[in-house]
Order: sequence, then C-alpha cells, then structure tokens
Amino acid sequence: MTRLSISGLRKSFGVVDVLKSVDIEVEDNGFLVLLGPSGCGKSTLLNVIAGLERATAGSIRIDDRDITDVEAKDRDIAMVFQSYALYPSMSVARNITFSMEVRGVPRAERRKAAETVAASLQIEHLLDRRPAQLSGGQRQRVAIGRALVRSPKIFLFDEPLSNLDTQLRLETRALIKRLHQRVGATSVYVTHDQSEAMTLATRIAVMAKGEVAQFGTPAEIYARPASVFVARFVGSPPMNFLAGTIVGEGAGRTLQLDGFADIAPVALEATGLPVSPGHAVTVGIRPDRIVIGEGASRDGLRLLATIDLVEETGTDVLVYLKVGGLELIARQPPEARLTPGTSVPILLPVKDLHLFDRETELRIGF
Ligand SMILES: Nc1ncnc2c1ncn2[C@@H]1O[C@H](COP(=O)(O)OP(=O)(O)OP(=O)(O)O)[C@@H](O)[C@H]1O
Repeated sequence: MTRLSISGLRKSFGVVDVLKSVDIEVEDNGFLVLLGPSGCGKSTLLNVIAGLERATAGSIRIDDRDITDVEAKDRDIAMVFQSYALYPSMSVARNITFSMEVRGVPRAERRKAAETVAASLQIEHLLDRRPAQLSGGQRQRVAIGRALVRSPKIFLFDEPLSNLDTQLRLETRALIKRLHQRVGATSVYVTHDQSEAMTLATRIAVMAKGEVAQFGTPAEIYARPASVFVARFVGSPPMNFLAGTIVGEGAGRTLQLDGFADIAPVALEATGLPVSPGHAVTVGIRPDRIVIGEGASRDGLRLLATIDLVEETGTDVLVYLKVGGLELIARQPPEARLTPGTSVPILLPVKDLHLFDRETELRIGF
C-alpha cells in the first residue's frame, strides 16, 4: 500500500517561482507521468519528491507519513536518472547492489539479489562487466536494476529513455511497463514525450509554467483536454484549431466558423453549453475525426478543402488540407486514395468538436 499525496507544493529559486501550488494524488500502484514542455518544472517537482530539493511551501506525504522535511536517503524512494549515474569503476553487480553493501548485507546475499534483479531485466550475462563495456540501453537497465533491488515504496524516473535510440526506447518503455505490472510499485515518471505518457501512465499531470494544467487518466486527457494548451500537447499530429462564434439564443444557438459565412452553422441545442450569443470560441478537432468526402447524413460543419499534401506513414495517411486561409491535418486509413491539388468536401462532425473559450483558452464543453 503506497499512496503519494502532494498538496500546495511550491518551489522558488530566489525570486523565480518554478512550482506554483501543485496538488497531485498518486494512488497505490499508480504510475503518474509528469508531462510538459521543457522548463515547465517537471524535473524540479521530481527532485522535490526525491528530497534532492527542498519545498518552499506545501507538503508531500507517503501514505500517512509527512516526508516534506525528511532527508532524501530516509524517504524510501529510488530514482532512475536520464544520465544513468552509474559508478564507472564498479561491476554491474556491484552497481546494482551498492545500497545493500552500504547497509552491510553479506556478499552472498548481495550476489543473489543482483542475479534475481538482472534476470528480470535480461542482463544476467553482464553482471561482471564495467559500465563502459555496456551499450546505452544496457546501462539504463542497470540503473533500473539498482532502483529495483531496493524495493522502495516509490520509484522516480527522470526522462530515463531520452538517451536511447528509437528501437531501444520502445523496448525499454515496454520493459518499464512490464516491470510496473509485475512489481506494482507506485511510480512517478517525467517526460516531454506524449506517447511515453499515454502508454505508461495510469494518471498524467500535464504541466505548464509550474502548474498542473490537467490531471487525469490518459483517456480522459485525450478525450476531454481542459485547455488549448493540453489539446495541443497531447495527440500526434496535434488537434486542429479554428475560430468560431456562437450565434442565436437558447435552443436556437448555433456555432458559426469565423470567415466562412457561406457554410451552414451547426446547431448546439443538445449540448447545454454555457455559451451566449457573440461568445468567441476556438473550435478543435482531432486529425482522425475529420471526414473526407460527403460524410453521409452526419451533423457537422461542411467545408470545401483542397488537398495540399499527402504523407503515407505506413499505418495511415496524413492529409494536409487547405480550407480558405487555414491548414488542417487529417488522418485517414491507408487505403485512402487522395490526389494533391484536388478539391474535396470535408465534414467536421459535431460530436467530435472540442470548444474552448477564445480568451481564456479553457474548455467549454462537448
Ligand atoms: N537551481 C535552479 N536555480 C534557478 N532556476 C532553476 C533551477 N533549477 C531549475 N530552474 C528553473 O526552473 C524551471 C523549471 O526547470 P525544470 O528543470 O524543472 O524543468 P523541466 O520541465 O524538467 O524541463 P526539461 O524538460 O528541460 O528538463 C526552468 O526555468 C529552470 O531554468
């Protein structure tokens, strides 16, 4: 049973507020991913949880124990760094079990622990090598092994896959996921890579400028992004955005796209959204939701687009569309036959639209 609770956490370096009141709960066996662009404070938050940096205000609890002022070594937390941070002069086995050596655990017991952990990471044949004799992926496994052998209450990972090439990144990501499923330990993982966040997390905290912009499951964050920032950051290619305005009153309210006075507005009667006439909105739609063609009888915004560029990715086709002065990206199935330079009708189905207040950029509804 390990629950991590962070409340009202702030961290300032001099006059710079790097974390501004962060509240996060990680459930027992949860895998929290801190996701955000460079400089948003992810690593600082991880370092404060680890005890490598002191909080300026707020508290951190592991279950019922307040660890805010507890020294790093007494927190029962293990951290895996991007840089591996291995001891170059020690063998792999000794690197993995060094914490046991410090605690005076006998040699035979240490060797057995190193073998068990190494087997779970498929590096048992490397136990007697030095870090310099390992590939980057193998070094990262040793670093993970060193955390695993301690059986800590909480695992922290700081961009552990950043230094690996694409193939190794996928393999190591799957390894971390498998280990988490098997060991089930509560974990916090920092990344700016949304695909890592979506695949690993039980909960994601999307961070922006030292604050949590949205906290939820990967599915919630993808389906109902709380702001334009989150919508743009999660999903690849990112969500498309268009400017719109609410027209009409009450049950007769419609959404009109700005600059497209000739296309039929879409009725909003069933949505119950808190919008009033003249409300300026940003309309979002994910690339895979744009229908190219007539789109049968579905409700939505119907536009005429020109196909600008077609990119085959192997699994699907990315279609760059020009609509008036706008560019939209649509994702289509691989069998789609589309010719650059031709005009096509497109449909933005009403049920797939996301609405954000144009000024605050916060989600309105849908
Ligand atoms: N010791 C420090 N003194 C002053 N400012 C710092 C210190 N450490 C971090 N910062 C600042 O805090 C902000 C957040 O840094 P942090 O490393 O936490 O961001 P990050 O989201 O992890 O970014 P990245 O993905 O680039 O590592 C940055 O603007 C950084 O310059």
